[in-house]
Amino acid sequence: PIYCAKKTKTHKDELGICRVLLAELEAHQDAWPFLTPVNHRAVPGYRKVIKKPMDFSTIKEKLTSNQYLNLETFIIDVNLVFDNCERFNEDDSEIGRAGHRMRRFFDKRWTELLQ
Ligand SMILES: Cn1cc(C(=O)NCCN2CCCC2)ccc1=O
Repeated sequence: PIYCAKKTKTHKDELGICRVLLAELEAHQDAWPFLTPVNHRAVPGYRKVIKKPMDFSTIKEKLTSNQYLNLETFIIDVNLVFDNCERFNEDDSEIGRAGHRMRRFFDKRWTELLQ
């Protein structure tokens, strides 16, 4: 098109995209390590090493209680899940590999949804 205005997204539009993205993350077969908060009693060292724990159920609670200002603050929390995973797990481990696959899936999906 000759004239291509950037379509701004309202707060409502962005939150709708967050809901879609979170549902797809939760449904992914590699989501199992990230669905609920890491049990720091069962995982030695986790509480000491990971200063800002985050998981998909916590993100869902924040989303439904309107704690995300926009898509960006939501993406920051999702990336925190994957950054925590990389910090605590070997790349060559079940959970480490799941984290890399989930991050790759997320990056692809939110860029697709924003095009
Ligand atoms: C993200 N992450 C997760 C764990 C973990 O053990 N999650 C529980 C996985 N189980 C699945 C069925 C019951 C619980 C450990 C380290 C870590 O960085």
